[in-house]
Parts: sequence; C-alpha cells; structure tokens
Amino acid sequence: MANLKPLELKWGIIATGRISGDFVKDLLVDPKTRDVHDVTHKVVAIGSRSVDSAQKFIETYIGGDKSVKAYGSYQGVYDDPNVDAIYIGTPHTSHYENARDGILAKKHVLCEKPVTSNAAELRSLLDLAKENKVFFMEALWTRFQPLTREVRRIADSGVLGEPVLMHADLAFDANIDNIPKTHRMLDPNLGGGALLDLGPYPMIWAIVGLYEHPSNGFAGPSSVSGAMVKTPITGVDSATSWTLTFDKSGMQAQANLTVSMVIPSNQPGVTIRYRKGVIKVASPIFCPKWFEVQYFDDNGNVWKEEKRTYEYVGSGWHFEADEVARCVREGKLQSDLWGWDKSLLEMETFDEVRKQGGYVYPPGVEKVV
Ligand SMILES: NC(=O)C1=CN([C@@H]2O[C@H](COP(=O)(O)OP(=O)(O)OC[C@H]3O[C@@H](n4cnc5c(N)ncnc54)[C@H](OP(=O)(O)O)[C@@H]3O)[C@@H](O)[C@H]2O)C=CC1
Ligand SMILES: O=C1OC[C@@H](O)[C@H](O)[C@H]1O
Repeated sequence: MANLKPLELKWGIIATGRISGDFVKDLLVDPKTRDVHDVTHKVVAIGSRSVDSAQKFIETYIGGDKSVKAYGSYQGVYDDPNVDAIYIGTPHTSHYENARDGILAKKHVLCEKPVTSNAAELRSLLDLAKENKVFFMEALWTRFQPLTREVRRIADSGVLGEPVLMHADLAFDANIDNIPKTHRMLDPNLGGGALLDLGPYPMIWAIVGLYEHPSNGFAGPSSVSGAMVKTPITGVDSATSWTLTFDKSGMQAQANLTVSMVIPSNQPGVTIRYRKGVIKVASPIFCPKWFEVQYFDDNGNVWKEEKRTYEYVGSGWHFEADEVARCVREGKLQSDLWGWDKSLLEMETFDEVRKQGGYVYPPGVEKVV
C-alpha cells in the first residue's frame, strides 16, 4: 500500500446542510495525520438547490477556493466530468433520487444514512450500481472508525466466546416541541422520526456484534420485533425499540435496540455480552472514543479488564471517505466492511419495524415499493 502513488479522489458534494459541512471539513484533513498514505481527497464541486448556498458553502468550508465549482442544481455536479464520486447529504427521502441520478451519470456514490426510505428503493439502486459499474455505499461512518475495527478484531479472536445478548441505544433531544413541523426530524414527508434518523447506529452495532460474528456467518435474523411511540405533533416515532434474534446458524443471540429523540442523554451506549466476557462501547455510539472489555473466568467473575481510547485529527467521517477511495482504486462496487447486504438488512429491518409500529409514509414518499 505505502509504495503506491496515492489515489486522489475528486468529490462532488450534494446539498449544503449540516452534515455536508461536517463531512467536507474531514475530507480536508491531511490523511497522513491518521497514517493514511494510499489515498487523498479533493473537493471539486458543490451542488445545491441555490447557487448562492453553494458559493457560501465554499467560502465557509473550503476557504473560498476558486477551483471548486458552485452549482445551483444537483444535476450540475452529476454532469461535471471532473467529479469521480458524489457524497449525498440531503434528507433521507431524497437519497433514492439523488443516488439514482448520480449513478446514471456514472459517478461513484457515498450516500448518507439511512440509505433510502425503504428496502425496495435500495434494491433498485443496487441493480443500477451493478449495471453502471459504479461503487455504491451507505455512509455508515461508524463502521470504518478504528475503534469499531478493533472491537471486531477482539470478538473475532474468539477470546470472549459467542455473543448472547446485546443492547445498543442512541438518544438525543431534538427539541421537537419547538422546531417546525416541516423539520426533517418531524416531517413524515422527509422520513421524520427516531427510527430512520438514529436507528442506523444501533443497527451497525447489531451487525458488527452479531451478524458479522464468525459463529453467525452472516446469517440474517430469524425474527424482528418492534414497537414505536408516536408523537402527536406529526405522528412520526419519537422513540422506538426493536429486537433481532440471530439463531439460524448455530449461534443463539439477541440484539435489543432502542432510539429516542426526546431524551437529552445518549447513555448507556452499547453492551455486547459474550459467554466469556463483555464489551462496553461508550456513547455516543455513532463516534465512540473508548470501549472496555471485561474477561470472565469459569465462574463468571472478572479476571481482567482493559480500556482502549482513540484520538485523531478530525471528527471521524474521513475514515469512510478513505474506504470509498480505496474501493474505487481497486475497482470494487461495494465495501467489504459495509457491503450492500448490511444496508439491505438495515432497510428490511426498518420496513418491518415501521410495519409493526404502524408508521406509514405519506403517499409519494416511497419512489419504489
Ligand atoms: N453521518 C452523520 O453523522 C449524520 C448524517 N445525517 C444524515 O444526513 C442527511 C441530512 O441531514 P442534515 O445535514 O442534518 O440535514 P440539513 O437539513 O441540515 O441539510 C439537508 C440539505 O439537503 C438539501 N435538501 C434537499 N431537499 C431538501 C428538502 N426537501 N428539505 C430540506 N433540505 C433539503 C438542502 O441543501 P441545499 O439547499 O443545498 O440543496 C439542505 O441543506 C440525513 O439523511 C441524515 O440522516 C445527518 C446528521 C449527521
Ligand atoms: O446521524 C446522526 O447522528 C447524530 C444525530 O445528531 C443526527 O440527528 C443524526 O442524523
């Protein structure tokens, strides 16, 4: 790797909201600060519904760099021959159309979470990515952070035995009594609610902890059971709980997952309980900075404990960007770490939990059913 000339991936950014700014700040961090020498990133185009917003974004985040093109439409970015890959930072319910248009223009795509509004939209995008031979990935940034890779390595080593039970929780206070009903967290037309916005994070930990565990062998859950609390403000879920049972291939384990957008604390994080120990991952679970492992003796007493902490320049979104660049360099259509099967498991789970919870999108939201 270190001997290769670094690949410079040229990015076009779709939308100028909060997460696009966070992502671009991380793209501009020198990869060497995280010991990455095989890929680099360059932002070459910004697309917005308003050219003024695109220009303002360039001034705010890219120091007014005149070489970056500002477009008053997303299509301008898709059509720009200088763009290799697009990053989609629009609300959930636009992801399908933005990704489709980008793929049809033969751009590689990194699309924010949740990747689509439902599993049918995602399946349609995966077919299109295959047909057009472009890389496609949901921006589940947590999966690429060094902490998550290390949790996987320890679990894979077998030292903790099989997983049995896990809990992953993410909550924050979205101030729903005071934001407009048209805000993306509240508006069902924008896929509002806790499940779609926060649910990808408990899911990534269930996938890392149970689905990916060697004794499960990537078998899907045998059951999904969920319940929702709906806010009277717009009817979207303010809190949701769901349970996944993994017992199709020898391992017998359950994930209990919870999200809320009305609690101002994101404790308790993630706990994965194995037959011979436990891994506790700190909150916030989308970008934890430490985890600890307890090792049990034959009587279930702790005989060893260790804690690992992580620090790096930037906020943690650059690791997913590095993964995109490496996959593009290798001609891959999907990532080994967050492949299409995982986004599909996430979206199929959300479809089922919404069905059980009685959350029906308004007509026209789902572009593929
Ligand atoms: N990975 C992470 O850590 C995070 C991921 N996210 C994900 O990113 C996506 C965007 O979230 P966030 O940045 O907070 O949202 P914002 O509301 O801050 O920004 C969304 C942007 O999308 C564009 N847009 C296009 N259509 C619409 C529409 N109908 N209504 C509003 N905006 C629209 C706008 O950009 P323009 O005017 O330039 O076209 C807008 O600025 C969500 O899917 C969310 O789940 C969000 C936060 C953190
Ligand atoms: O991805 C996210 O992570 C952090 C939350 O604040 C945000 O609402 C969500 O979109």
